[in-house]
Amino acid sequence: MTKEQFVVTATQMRQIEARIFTAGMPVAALMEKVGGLICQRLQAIISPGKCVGILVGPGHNGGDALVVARELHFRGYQVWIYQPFSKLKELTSQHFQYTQSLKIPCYQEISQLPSYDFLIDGLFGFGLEREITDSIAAAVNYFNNKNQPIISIDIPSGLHTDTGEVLGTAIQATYTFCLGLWKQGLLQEQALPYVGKAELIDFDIPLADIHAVIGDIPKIKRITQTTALSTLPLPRPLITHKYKQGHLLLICGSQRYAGGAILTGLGARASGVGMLSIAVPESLKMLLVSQLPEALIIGCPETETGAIASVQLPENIDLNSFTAIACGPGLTKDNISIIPEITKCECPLILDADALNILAQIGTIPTLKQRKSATVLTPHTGEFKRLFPNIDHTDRIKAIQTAAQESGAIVLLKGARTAISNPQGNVWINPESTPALARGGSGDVLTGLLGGLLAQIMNKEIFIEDIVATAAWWHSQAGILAAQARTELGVDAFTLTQYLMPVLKK
Ligand SMILES: NC(=O)C1=CN([C@@H]2O[C@H](COP(=O)(O)OP(=O)(O)OC[C@H]3O[C@@H](n4cnc5c(N)ncnc54)[C@H](O)[C@@H]3O)[C@@H](O)[C@H]2O)[C@@H](O)CC1
Ligand SMILES: [K+]
Repeated sequence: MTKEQFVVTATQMRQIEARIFTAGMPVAALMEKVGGLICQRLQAIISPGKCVGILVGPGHNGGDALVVARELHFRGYQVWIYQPFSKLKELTSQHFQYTQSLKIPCYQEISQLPSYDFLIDGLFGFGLEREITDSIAAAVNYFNNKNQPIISIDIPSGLHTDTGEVLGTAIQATYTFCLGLWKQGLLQEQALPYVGKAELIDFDIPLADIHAVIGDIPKIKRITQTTALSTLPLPRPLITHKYKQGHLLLICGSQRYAGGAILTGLGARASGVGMLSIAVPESLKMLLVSQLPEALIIGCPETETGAIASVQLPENIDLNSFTAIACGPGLTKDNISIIPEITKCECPLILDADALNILAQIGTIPTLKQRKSATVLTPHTGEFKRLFPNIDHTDRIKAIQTAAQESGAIVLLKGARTAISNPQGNVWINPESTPALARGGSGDVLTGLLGGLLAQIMNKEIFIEDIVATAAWWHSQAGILAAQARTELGVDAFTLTQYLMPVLKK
């Protein structure tokens, strides 16, 4: 595993740090090393001679900032310090004393502060334990309103290290240099407006210490390109045939929402699945054939309103003939009997969109308890609340862990930081996405893509949640690529399907 995959809480980071110090690494030496690494990165961003304000807190986050202040001073930057605290931790206090002997200007009041080009935020790191209040809160708000770039050390001051919640107020960083290991709070959706562009500053924490604290198989992992690519069905075996490359059944679409079926089909097409069957209302059959000529389109009997009345498969196949089934996009809630019918299948099943709304209506947990094989639920926040009305979703990671544990399903909660949990509470977080994907139909593409990947992992020793994570990564990377080429306004769901393949070719 690479360091980029690990995610830690404040308590875990403290335990890891304690092991390193007990093993003999001096605290001051580690702070010096970290400060040096931060400076290297800063020098790549800030040109020499610029004026840099340094915000110094009472703990070791402030200590890091003071090492940075000293180094930038010697490298020819114009540095000043804002340090409003009466009591500092010992090591921080020593560094502060030295910066004062160097005559680096220091201020306690924001009204006295000179202008600046960049700000380094070393007020609080993972030691923040209560709300920021009074004059410190006023200072944080003052700096945010200045609209000058801010670089936060470890985590933007004011964010809860685990939940990403704002405690009172928080620095809105332009960059966050996370130290050593990714803090969970930085990957929570609510932290997003504060984090800016985040990167990891690796300061060589021994793997043995990481595993000793978070276990051999960490509970919470960050999806990276490497983890995602490693589960793709590539390369294909030299000798194979279409049924060996998975057979996916999509159940989707209605007269009202015909496009959802097409987009789901196009998402599945991009997955490379060997065989694709799509069950739609009879009246949509020719439309689907024209859009997806390679797929087997199954026309189903319709309700009066143009929804699927029942899934009528061709002779000699049944629901268990498929290696995966995905159901929901464009379905409508007109026929709720379809969900109890489909949940009987013994292959992995993805439920999305209206399939989730029906599931919530007929009872999420009792329905899923009867499932004999894996179920993947892919709700956005609104659908999640309907499915699991009793689960508090302030901490999205905790929320999906609880939902997955209670339902026995793998839960993918969509959002700016899509996260996936299996029933044992093992979580994947997708750390990169784009608001360009906030458009109708983009979820349908994900369902098809995920279905196609899931259908292909049969007989392979890959966990289903790992393939779900790969689909989430692939989908968001396609969004990012499309937005780069066409702006954030140019990523309609059809266009998105056209950018899936280029992600892999890149
Ligand atoms: N974990 C590691 O291995 C390393 C950690 N380092 C730095 O150390 C930081 C953690 O240091 P600390 O544990 O000293 O914690 P912090 O520097 O985050 O802050 C803790 C201090 O702030 C005070 N405080 C907390 N909440 C407050 C509030 N709302 N208002 C006013 N005061 C408040 C506390 O009483 C304490 O004095 C990391 O974020 C990182 O920057 C680095 O120096 C080197 C390596
Ligand atoms: K900070």
